[in-house]
Amino acid sequence: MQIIYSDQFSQWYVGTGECLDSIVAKRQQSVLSVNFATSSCSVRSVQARFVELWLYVIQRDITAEMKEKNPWHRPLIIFIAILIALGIIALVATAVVQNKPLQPQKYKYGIVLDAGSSHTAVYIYRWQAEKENNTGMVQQIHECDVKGKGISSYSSSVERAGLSLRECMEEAKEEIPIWRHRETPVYLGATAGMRLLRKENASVSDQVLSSVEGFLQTYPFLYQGARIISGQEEGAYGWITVNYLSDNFHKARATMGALDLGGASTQITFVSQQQVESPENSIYFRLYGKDYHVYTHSFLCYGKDQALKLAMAQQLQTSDLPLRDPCFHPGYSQERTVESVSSSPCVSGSPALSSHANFTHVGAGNGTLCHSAVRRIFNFSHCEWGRCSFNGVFQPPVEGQFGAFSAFYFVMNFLNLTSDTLEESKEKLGQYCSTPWAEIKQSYPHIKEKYLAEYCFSGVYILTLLEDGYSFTSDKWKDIHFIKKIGGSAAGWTLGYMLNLTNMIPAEAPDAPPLPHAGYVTIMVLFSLLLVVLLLLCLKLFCWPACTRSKHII
Ligand SMILES: Nc1nc2c(ncn2[C@@H]2O[C@H](COP(=O)(O)OP(=O)(O)OP(=O)(O)O)[C@@H](O)[C@H]2O)c(=O)[nH]1
Ligand SMILES: [Ca+2]
Repeated sequence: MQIIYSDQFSQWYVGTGECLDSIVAKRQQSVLSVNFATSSCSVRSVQARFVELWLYVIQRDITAEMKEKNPWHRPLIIFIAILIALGIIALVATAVVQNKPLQPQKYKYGIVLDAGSSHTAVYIYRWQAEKENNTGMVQQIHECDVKGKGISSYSSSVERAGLSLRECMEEAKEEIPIWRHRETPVYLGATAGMRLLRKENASVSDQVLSSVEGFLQTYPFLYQGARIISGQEEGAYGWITVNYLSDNFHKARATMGALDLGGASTQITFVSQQQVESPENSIYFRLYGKDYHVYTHSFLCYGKDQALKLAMAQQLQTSDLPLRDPCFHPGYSQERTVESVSSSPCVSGSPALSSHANFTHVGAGNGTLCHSAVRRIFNFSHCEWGRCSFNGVFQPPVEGQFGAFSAFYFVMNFLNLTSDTLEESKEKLGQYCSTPWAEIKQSYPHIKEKYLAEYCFSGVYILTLLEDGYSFTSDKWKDIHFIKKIGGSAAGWTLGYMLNLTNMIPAEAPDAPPLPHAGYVTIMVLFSLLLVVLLLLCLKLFCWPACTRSKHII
């Protein structure tokens, strides 16, 4: 077939084939009209010729037209193609740098046993293997409360101390993938109960620790030691935990003080702008490139169980029997041995206490008198420093926000006082203490009687400790936040302890990703949109005007 183009008439003449005498294709703008002069062709062969002709004409036409109308057409397409290539390179490079190293998520695990005076708890933590130096990454994934009392209660059958941990350690084996067992560190930290036992009998406390050590070593984890941590460590690690979980270190914002109330000791820890006069209350940290001068003190014997013994011993020495205790509900009555109170190393043996073997403990339910009785276990009379909390212990004025956890939370939450003012709390607590014991038992049939009987005392003790002891005045009361967990992880010293021992809180700020996550996502989305637009533009340039023409012809 032969096609001849005549500029003059803007026409193509197509030579004849076997059956076509002539075809004249005429172009007017984008419409192609074709005249066939046939002699003896089938309709099919005419159509076939038409399609051939159409393709040829259109292609020639487009090229000619584009060249004529837009001499920049080819360079423009090349330029856009280069832009797309560069865009793809930029996207890949950003993703590589931001997510370096690109690896599937791998978790590591750590186990900490909190061997408290009243009970032991096993905490399992998990973090992303590649991000151990970024704050806010370690999370608690499991907590197991060991049945029975704390390990210090096994002083007369030390071998049972280790065995008591079995159920929770078996749970840990289930929770942590087997292939991580050998590299999962396990730490046991014992607190005030063991400090008291060590005071009473150092050799027995060593035997208890050996018992738990031997037992923990039978597990496939990476055993890292069982020891009694100091009160200063307990305060410091609790402070690290709450600030780590609140992301205060990473964001370099004001830190939060930590208030921990256990069964046998209580800790107060906060950053003070004032000089910490007593060296034993001063800790210095450099975390993520920032210096922290922290005040901390742990009051041994001022956990809520030991404080109750102190208060009862105090009353036993000064009152007649039966002991009418204003911190217990009216109608409450319990036979007790004097030994149950006097055997504690916190209660210094007094002849008045040993003169009776048993006594009846009767509730008198009076908030005001209870407050007076509780105040008597604090010594406010001597202070050799600029200012003291109680018992001659230096304390600067409380500053900033505080997280109050453990028994501070259990008690205030039960009494529904977590969001009340100090005055409202006193008022409500007074009413609660004077509620008859029978009524209390009826209202809370599912709560352990031992806990239930002690909430009045515990509530008054907490208010007295915070207001009279630490000097949280009415206006500072709102700065105390009663908390149990932060983002799913328990507030307590265990997380801070593990972070410290695994070097997961560096002194200097780790290299941050080049872009914050939000910036990274925005850039990736914008680049992708730009690429799509360029791609569409390119397609349009390649296709047009062919696409437009085909519409008319078809
Ligand atoms: N009401 C209530 N009290 C609790 C609960 N758990 C623990 N307690 C009591 O609260 C007090 C403090 O508990 P913990 O913080 O576990 O104390 P601990 O760690 O054993 O003691 P330390 O070694 O002094 O820190 C103890 O008197 C416990 O008996 C709870 O769920 N509800
Ligand atoms: Ca504790």
